[in-house]
Amino acid sequence: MNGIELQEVSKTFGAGSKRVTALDGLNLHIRAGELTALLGPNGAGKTTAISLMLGLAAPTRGQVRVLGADPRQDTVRPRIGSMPQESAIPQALTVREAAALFASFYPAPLAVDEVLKLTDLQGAANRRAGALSGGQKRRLAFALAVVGNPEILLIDEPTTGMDAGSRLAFWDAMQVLRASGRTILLTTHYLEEAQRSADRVVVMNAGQVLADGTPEQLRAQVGGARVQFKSDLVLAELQRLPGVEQAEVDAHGRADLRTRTPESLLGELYRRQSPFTELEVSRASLEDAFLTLTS
Ligand SMILES: Nc1ncnc2c1ncn2[C@@H]1O[C@H](COP(=O)(O)OP(=O)(O)OP(=O)(O)O)[C@@H](O)[C@H]1O
Repeated sequence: MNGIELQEVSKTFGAGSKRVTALDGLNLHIRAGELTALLGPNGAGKTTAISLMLGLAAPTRGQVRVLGADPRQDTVRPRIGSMPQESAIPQALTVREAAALFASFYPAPLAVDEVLKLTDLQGAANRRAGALSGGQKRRLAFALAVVGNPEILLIDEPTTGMDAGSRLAFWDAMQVLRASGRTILLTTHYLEEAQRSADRVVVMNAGQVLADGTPEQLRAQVGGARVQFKSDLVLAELQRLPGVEQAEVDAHGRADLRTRTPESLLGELYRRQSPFTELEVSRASLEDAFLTLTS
């Protein structure tokens, strides 16, 4: 099965001085059967990329292929499920009716009850969409994305507005869908979630791919460790410690250092015998990788 392929894709909006380049020669391959998380700061082009994959817009330049074909073709669209950031759900329908309506648009949908169970909406099945809480509305949007039994799922910021319990349930459902062989692309600003659940992480900025790899590979790119402690060393002294790549110090004298060689840094601190307290050494997180890449 083919995944998603974007080759040298550019997308501009507006003209003249108002022209905005949302995607700028983007090359992206989303492999079939994988869960890929697309990260990037606001305005990086994530939603624009998804709208091209959904066939809602055409690229200004370049080529978009989904399941080996142009996503604007009628044969491809029913095989893609999408959960946009904001979805227009018929407010007067109950949850079950909305799911059944959407199921009726597809040739081989999933059973409505199965989907309500997967999205943790069984208890709200007879409530009108207009009367749902914010988190329940997101879960209904998720149910509507899934009910058509799509091979490809494109999900824009799924967990925004969900409480901690709903987020956990959402990620459990994602794992079930992934295990059934679907190709899933989702955008998120929750880096820990991407780190835990995605096979692959793509970081975008200014309409291009900055980095692409497993969460582990991205962490390895920023390298090593984060070392924090309290001392009376000033920033210039901290920057001169061995192997320090990045240094910050706050008003309380708490140093926050990035290094690939924490052992030699700590060795030097002990040698100097300058007092330091509240030592913490941790591995670089995906958040560190993200900030380094996009700063
Ligand atoms: N229809 C449009 N008309 C004009 N400009 C647009 C349009 N859609 C997107 N843009 C611009 O394109 C750029 C990329 O926007 P996009 O929504 O794809 O980013 P994003 O990465 O999804 O951001 P966010 O994390 O805030 O959702 C932004 O500068 C945005 O203002």
